[in-house]
Order: sequence, then structure tokens, then C-alpha cells
Amino acid sequence: MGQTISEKIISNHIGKKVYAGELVVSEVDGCMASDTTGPLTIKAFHEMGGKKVFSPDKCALIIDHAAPSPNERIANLHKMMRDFAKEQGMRLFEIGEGICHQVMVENAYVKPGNIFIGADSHTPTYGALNAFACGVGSTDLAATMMTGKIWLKVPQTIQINCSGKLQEGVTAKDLILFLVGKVTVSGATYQAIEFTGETFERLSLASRMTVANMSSEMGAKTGIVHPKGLKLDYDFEAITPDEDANYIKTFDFDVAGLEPQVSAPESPDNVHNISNYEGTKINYAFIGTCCNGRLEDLNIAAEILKGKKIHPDVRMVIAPASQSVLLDAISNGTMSTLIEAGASLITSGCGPCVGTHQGVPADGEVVISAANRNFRGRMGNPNSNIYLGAPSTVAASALEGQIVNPKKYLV
Ligand SMILES: CC(C)[C@H](C(=O)O)[C@@H](O)C(=O)O
Ligand code: SF4
Repeated sequence: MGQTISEKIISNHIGKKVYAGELVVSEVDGCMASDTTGPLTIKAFHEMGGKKVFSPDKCALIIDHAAPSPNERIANLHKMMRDFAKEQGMRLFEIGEGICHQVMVENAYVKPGNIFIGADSHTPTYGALNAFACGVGSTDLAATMMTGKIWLKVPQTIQINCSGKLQEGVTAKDLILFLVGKVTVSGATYQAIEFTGETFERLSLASRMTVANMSSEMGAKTGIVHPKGLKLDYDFEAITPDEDANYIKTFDFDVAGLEPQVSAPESPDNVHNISNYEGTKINYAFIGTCCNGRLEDLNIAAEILKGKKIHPDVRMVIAPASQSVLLDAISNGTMSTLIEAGASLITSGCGPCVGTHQGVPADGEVVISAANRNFRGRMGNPNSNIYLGAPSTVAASALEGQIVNPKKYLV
């Protein structure tokens, strides 16, 4: 019987063919926790009698969610992580090195065909690399750090097949917002998603990460982009699905005519064509996160803002996804373009995404954000409203002080 990508990756790890619905215990190729989940992971590790992590080279801790520490309590949690990493001989990514998902990919902690476990819900981002990656809670992660193993129910797979070339000025973020709108936030619960078709084949690694990242917003266990067209700077063996693989559901979309998309408050699946929201006044524009804080995202924002000033009633915050993204954006001139336009640069990391620090909106304010979540209170204030869009939409809206279609600045 044919297999999906997820079934194949898990089978390769188990040493026998397995299919959706089976319960397995598999070895993992790597695991990580951030400063939100790391401290709880360390506590659980000790409570379970853990002494040594299974392989220091395959485990990582990242200080990214509240970095640099905004208060004494978090400063002490960060210290606990640093102490544990030192004691275990494992790598700790410091404040400013970047968002966990970005640094795991940049530092090759995860590669095609891997099984990777992270104590963060956006771990499926690595599906961009043709890997099976999923998020777990801190206790599960502690067990994985001890044993190098994870128990899994092999997920059923939903296939999302897209054809057509995205129009000029329409990006991977618009595509994935559109798909989240169609599948809904609970439409793929505990299922794997396979993104296939010519539209995805054309995407860069960064854009594939944007797509796989928002699998989480559909409730998916993992989201894997078909490896066709994937270019990496090392050789890899691509895992592709069998022709007769069994899918629980298949969606087919022709996205050639897709317009820029916006997700309105207060759910990522409240997605509509941007024309529905054009003219909505905004106070705050944010570009960053594991969804859209990469070089291509900053570049497109700079293309729009070059030589211009953001609207006087808007503040704009930029949090590059990693130090390496920041350095690239400095050397290609993107960063000075953004700052000259009036944007404020903050430490590479999660920034204001999850509302723990660095840029909480005020009561009644409206945010246009390149992030992946817009639940009520997501950025730290339940009395603000968050719209999600592509970095291009965020930049163009910052310029005009209202939500606008970025197309006119790009084509
Ligand atoms: C705080 C952390 C546990 C959380 C997650 O797991 O996703 C965060 O990264 C988020 O995006 O909401
Ligand atoms: S950038 Fe946002 S979505 Fe991504 S890991 Fe950080 S808090 Fe979560």
C-alpha cells in the first residue's frame, strides 16, 4: 500500500512500514525548547530522574520569547536554562541569536527526512525542509531529551494541492492565509498536511517555511511541503509520497488569481481578500516572527518603503527572525532603508508576537502584523485588534496609515 510523506519518514525511523492510525515509538533526530517551555522541560527532566540528555549535539535551548529578559522572574528562568545547557554540554542560543525555529533550520539541527520534536506549537515550520516535525508539551519534551525517543500516532494526511503561479505582489503568506481560511483552525487537528503542486514548487525555502509554519493554525500535527523544487546548500534525499498514498482528504485550488489576503480579528481563519479591509486605520505595524521575519520578508518591505516615510500616526516594529537575517539585512542595505523610513529595530527573536514584551498595543489600537496568530489578547492587550497579512501588506499599510493592497508599490 502506498505511503504519504509522513508515513514514509516515520517508517524509515522505525525500520518497518507503518500507516496512519498506528502507535509507534520512534527515535528523533533532534529536539529543542525555548525560554517559554525550556524551564518547565528542565524541571520535568529532573523530576523524571533525568541525568544526561540523550545526545547533547541533538538537543538545543533557545532564549527567544522574552529576550532580553523583561523582568527578574524571566531573568532567573533564563539563568536556569544557561546553567542546564552548560551542565549538559548542549548548545544554548542566546538572546538575539533568533527565534527557535529559524535558528534550528539555519544551524542544520533539522534536515530533510528527519523527525524533530520541539516544545513549541510552530515546530511544523521544518516541514519546509521535507521533515516530520511536531510540537509537544514540556513534559513530553523532557522525556524525549532523556531517551531520544517520542511516541506518535502516525497521523492521517490531508493533501493540499495548488496550481497556478501567484500574481506579482502576492506572496506565500497570502497563499497560506487563504488556505487557513479554507481549512479553518480546527480543520486538520492531529493530521499531517502535505502541500503539493506547482505553486509550492516555485517557493524559496523561506517561503516554504511561512507555509509550513501556519499548518499549526489549522491544528495540524505537522505540515510538509513536497520537496520538488527545494534548493538547499547540501545534498539530501527527498522523501516523496507514493502515487497511491492514502489521503483522508484532498483540496485542489487554482491560486493564479489570488489577491493579497488579510486575516481579521480575532482568528487566523477569518481570512478575506484585502479589498474587504482596505481603508481600515492602523496604529501599529509589525514585521517579524517565525512566520515572516526572514530576509525576503524584510527585503520586500524595504522595496515598498525605500525613500519614503511611514505614516505619522503609525509606529513600525521590525524583529528579524535571527541574527543572521539581521546581518544580511544590514549588508544589503535593507535595514537602513527600513530605519530611514521610520521603523524601529528590536532584538532578533519573537518580539511582540506573543505579548510578553517589546511592543504591547494600547487599548483600542489596531495592529497590522506579519505574524501567524491574532487571537484576542495575542499581543498582550485584549482591547486591541490584530490583522494578519503579508510583510508587503504590513509595509504598504504602515506607509498609508490604513490597510492597503501592496500591489501598487510592487508592480
Ligand atoms: C509560548 C509558546 C509556548 C507558544 C507556542 O507553543 O506556540 C508561542 O511560541 C506561540 O506562538 O504561541
Ligand atoms: S515568533 Fe511568535 S509564533 Fe513564532 S515561536 Fe515566537 S511567539 Fe511563537
